[in-house]
Amino acid sequence: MSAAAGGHSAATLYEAAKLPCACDPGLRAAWAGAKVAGPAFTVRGIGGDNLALHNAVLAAPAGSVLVVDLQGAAYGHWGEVLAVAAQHRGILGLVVDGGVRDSEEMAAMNFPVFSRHVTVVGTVKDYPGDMRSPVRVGGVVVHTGDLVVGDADGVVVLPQDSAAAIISRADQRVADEQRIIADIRAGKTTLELYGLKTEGSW
Ligand SMILES: O=C([O-])CC(=O)C(=O)O
Ligand SMILES: [Mg+2]
Repeated sequence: MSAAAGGHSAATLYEAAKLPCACDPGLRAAWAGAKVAGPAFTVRGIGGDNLALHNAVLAAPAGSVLVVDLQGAAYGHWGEVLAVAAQHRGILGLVVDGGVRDSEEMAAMNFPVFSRHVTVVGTVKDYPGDMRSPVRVGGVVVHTGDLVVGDADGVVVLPQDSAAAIISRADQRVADEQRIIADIRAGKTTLELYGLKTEGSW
């Protein structure tokens, strides 16, 4: 959660978006408690090669989230050194369809990372990468400037043009859920509150 997404969780934004905006659940926080929200800077590299990431740290503006297509490859494409370099330049975090390493070090420095794998296996450094083009990450097409939000439940990507409207629907949803939770504490049931069928043989 962060100000960029109105403080909303990935799950709330998913419900408010009414779009197929969720990365597949194989993309997870690389360390417990990682959270990120900010505009994407897109990168495509080649799995098993991390030169694109070294370049992306220099190309991406401060305040952005690197969103990287490495075709789901199980290599440690990113680690403590790149995380320090990214944090030094004001990059907010990394979402990568591929693997990373040094997850404990990234937790200690509070650099949020979402990846498909955590693995020690290192990479070559040959392919410079393609920046700012649309990429597919966790099954979702991401453009530079889209709003990326990751937390313990996963990663969602909101199209730049609709992000503000989605955040305001999320504000409404949170208010509605707070009322529902208060009613449950006062003795109402979820079946009543959601108008669900009550007949059944259970
Ligand atoms: O091999 C690399 O460039 C990735 C890495 O270990 C690090 O960033 O610490
Ligand atoms: Mg390293």
